Amino acid sequence: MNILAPVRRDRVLAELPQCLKKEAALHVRKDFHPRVTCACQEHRTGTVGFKISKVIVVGDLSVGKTCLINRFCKDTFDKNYKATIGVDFEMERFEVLGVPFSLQLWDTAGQERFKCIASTYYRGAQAIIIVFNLNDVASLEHTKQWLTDALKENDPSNVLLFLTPAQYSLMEKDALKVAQEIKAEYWAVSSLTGENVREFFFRVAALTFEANVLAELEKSGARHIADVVRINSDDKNLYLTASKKKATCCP
Ligand SMILES: Nc1nc2c(ncn2[C@@H]2O[C@H](COP(=O)(O)OP(=O)(O)OP(=O)(O)O)[C@@H](O)[C@H]2O)c(=O)[nH]1
Repeated sequence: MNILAPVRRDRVLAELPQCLKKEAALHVRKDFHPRVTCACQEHRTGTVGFKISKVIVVGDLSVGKTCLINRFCKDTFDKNYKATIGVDFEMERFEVLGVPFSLQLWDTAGQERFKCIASTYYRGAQAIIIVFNLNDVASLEHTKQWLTDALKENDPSNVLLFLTPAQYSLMEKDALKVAQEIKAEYWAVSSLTGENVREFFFRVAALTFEANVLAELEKSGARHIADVVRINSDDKNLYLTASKKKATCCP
């Protein structure tokens, strides 16, 4: 039985969404990694289509985490502040290059007294979105601490980082510098007007998808090579043939 909702038409990605600022981007390629495109065309994405990738949204209290998620998932905006108690989450289903892909967006509490509960949900994140308020310097300064806490529960080499001010102001230059320092992709968004929100989450989905497919290819490549070596460890030709085949179909 398929319990997942069908992918909405406006959640279909046929191309790689571009970064907002080239100077603070996870990568600036125009298209998906060629191996990813090729794997999708040849239906070799393994378990990626069945996986749910976890994205955590962290940051000081009242910086706009809940509003950001609600703007994207429900297209709503509430000007009244209601603190998140512990955590909450929304599921979003995408189709990327013809492959279904799901993101679980975890909204965590920024209030100190709920931090302890919220941090127990950090583990297993594939992307971390750090939100701050561009009108509040302290919330930008605290982004590094939020990152340190989130990375305690995750493998730093395996997560994608996004730094997102929820409201515009003149502090953008400082924010860009912080994004570069922590190697995060920078996205200025407005949950109030909806500006850049859709583009931002599409980018998160696309880059998380890309990382998943590349990891899957690595895994199946390693497994394939291990099998070949195990079956006939003396036959170097066989090993080379397998590698060459991989190289010709996927650059
Ligand atoms: N003008 C403007 N206000 C915003 C924006 N995003 C959020 N806000 C306001 O900021 C306040 C806090 O927003 P929330 O999304 O609840 O903040 P949060 O980070 O989830 O807060 P915690 O749950 O305490 O961690 C609310 O009053 C929102 O209306 C925005 O893009 N523009």
